[in-house]
Amino acid sequence: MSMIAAFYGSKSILITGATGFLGKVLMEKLFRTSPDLKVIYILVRPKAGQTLQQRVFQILNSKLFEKVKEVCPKVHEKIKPIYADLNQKDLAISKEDMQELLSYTNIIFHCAATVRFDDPLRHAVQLNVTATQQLLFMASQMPKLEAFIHISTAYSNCNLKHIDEVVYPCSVEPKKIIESMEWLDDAIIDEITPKLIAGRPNTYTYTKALGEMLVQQEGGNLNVAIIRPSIVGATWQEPFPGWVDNLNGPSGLIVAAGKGFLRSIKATPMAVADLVPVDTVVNLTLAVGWYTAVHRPKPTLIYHCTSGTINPCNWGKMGLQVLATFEKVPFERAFRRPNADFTTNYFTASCWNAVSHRAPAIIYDFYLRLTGRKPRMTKLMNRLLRTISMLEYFINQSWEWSTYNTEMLMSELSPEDQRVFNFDVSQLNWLEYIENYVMGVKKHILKEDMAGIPEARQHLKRLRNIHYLFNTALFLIIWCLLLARSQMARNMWFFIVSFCYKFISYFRASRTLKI
Ligand SMILES: CCCCCCCCCCCCCCCC(=O)SCCNC(=O)CCNC(=O)[C@H](O)C(C)(C)COP(=O)(O)OP(=O)(O)OC[C@H]1O[C@@H](n2cnc3c(N)ncnc32)[C@H](O)[C@@H]1OP(=O)(O)O
Ligand SMILES: NC(=O)C1=CN([C@@H]2O[C@H](COP(=O)(O)OP(=O)(O)OC[C@H]3O[C@@H](n4cnc5c(N)ncnc54)[C@H](OP(=O)(O)O)[C@@H]3O)[C@@H](O)[C@H]2O)C=CC1
Repeated sequence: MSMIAAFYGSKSILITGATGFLGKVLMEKLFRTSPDLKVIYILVRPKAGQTLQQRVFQILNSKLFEKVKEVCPKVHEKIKPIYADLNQKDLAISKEDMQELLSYTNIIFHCAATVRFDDPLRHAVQLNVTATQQLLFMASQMPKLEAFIHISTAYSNCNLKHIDEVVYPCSVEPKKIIESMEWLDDAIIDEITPKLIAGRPNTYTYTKALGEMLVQQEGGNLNVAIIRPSIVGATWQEPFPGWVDNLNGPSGLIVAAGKGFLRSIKATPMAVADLVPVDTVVNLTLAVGWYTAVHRPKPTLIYHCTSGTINPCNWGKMGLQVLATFEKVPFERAFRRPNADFTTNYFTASCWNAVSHRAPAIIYDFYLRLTGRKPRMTKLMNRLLRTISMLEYFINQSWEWSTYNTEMLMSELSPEDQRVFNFDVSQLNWLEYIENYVMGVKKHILKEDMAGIPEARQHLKRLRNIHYLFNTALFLIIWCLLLARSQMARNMWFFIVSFCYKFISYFRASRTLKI
């Protein structure tokens, strides 16, 4: 019997960010391995015209939860959505709900965050720092609380090259930053943001670092642990390989490359692609929750959930495998044939952007205008280029994360727990994982059916023919223009034609002699 599964069996668990990518997989695993748990409270806000109940209904009826419904048929009774908005004071939780949470919660998993790279500092601080502070305050009033698990990111200290499992201090105290957000106006905040984030590429990584500092400072009397995953990708094994449902990180670029929009990218092929499957992150999170509650380690332990030092894969290998999978399972209605090149040079990247991204978009929009339709490709391409420019920081350098605590935890688990809550990425076969990832993107994000593959192949063949035709026409036009304007081009042309003529005459003559 798994000790970890048994531990969660009788617990009341609070999850923030349960409607997000990681949160859903965390809930799924909890219900599947500990179906007799008491309740999972989830802090949810209404979104896109959906009520809380509709959002929960949608999650429980997704493919991800199919296995859970077999193991735990009463899952809908064990999930209790609580209205909350982490941007509001007291998280906008009603008095009755707050009372219930304070009285019964045993474990907190704090996953909610803004993961956007372009968020203004004020908003990122509100969600990643202030909301964490409020949640810690709530936690301090929970008599039955056994552990508070905070999900951060391995990139919170990406200004360093080697990162240990410690909290690194930021130059300004998080409490001071929270206070200053109350009275500084937006223009001043925008001005000081680059100085504050110093060395980091965006407000996301900076506010996650502030969040960690707060957890360490204010979680003193609680059993707290921090988990730092690197780039979280599709599921590796559980509940089935290749599940993914949002466009963050590599998933968006896989879509863009598979649909033929993304044709070149400034990336260092030898740089480490530090991906971790989402089910690995979830297994580690649950193991950490158990260890923190049962063993109550004195200092706040930080766990790196990364792959680079244990089982490295680089962006070059990943890119090739992604492209190889497109050959097997092409995406439908591609704009161009998938063929993404990596370049490390800024000048070459800019040239390729002009030739491979902007020019085809302009030509396509011209065609749309000619056929009386609304142009849209240039706008889409600009968005994609903006996204790529924000991700470039992460695909052009490598980091090294120490993993002593994660390894120590693995050694503390029973063989059964090591199997059920496996977070050992050394067993990961990258080629197989990436193939499943690409197929998962096709099935679960693009909602494309495998039955459409023959038609997708036909479409790619048509695109290839159009490509050859276009290139030939372009070559001929340029050549004709050159012939009309340059004596040297005419001389060259005369030389080539007479050379061919002589070669053919010689060939004919030698054949006649042989006969
Ligand atoms: C050969 C291939 C090799 C592949 C190899 C790739 C390696 C690539 C490694 C990255 C490495 C990151 C490593 C960080 C690790 C962490 O810890 S951070 C956690 C991950 N966080 C993220 O990835 C957030 C990134 N995204 C953002 O910050 C924002 O979406 C952006 C990029 C600023 C775009 O903002 P925006 O223009 O306001 O767009 P937004 O409203 O979000 O979405 C607009 C449209 O773009 C789409 N979109 C959103 N995000 C993306 C995306 N990432 N990509 C494409 N489309 C997107 C949306 O679906 C939406 O489409 P429509 O619904 O309009 O049709
Ligand atoms: N994805 C990745 O590559 C990585 C993620 N992480 C960390 O993992 C955690 C989970 O990330 P992930 O699941 O990918 O992120 P998602 O963006 O998929 O999920 C974010 C979650 O936070 C919730 N949330 C955001 N704002 C609010 C709000 N104002 N009130 C209530 N809830 C809110 C969202 O709710 P709603 O559905 O209503 O928007 C959603 O449930 C984060 O802490 C992130 O920093 C760390 C490393 C990498």
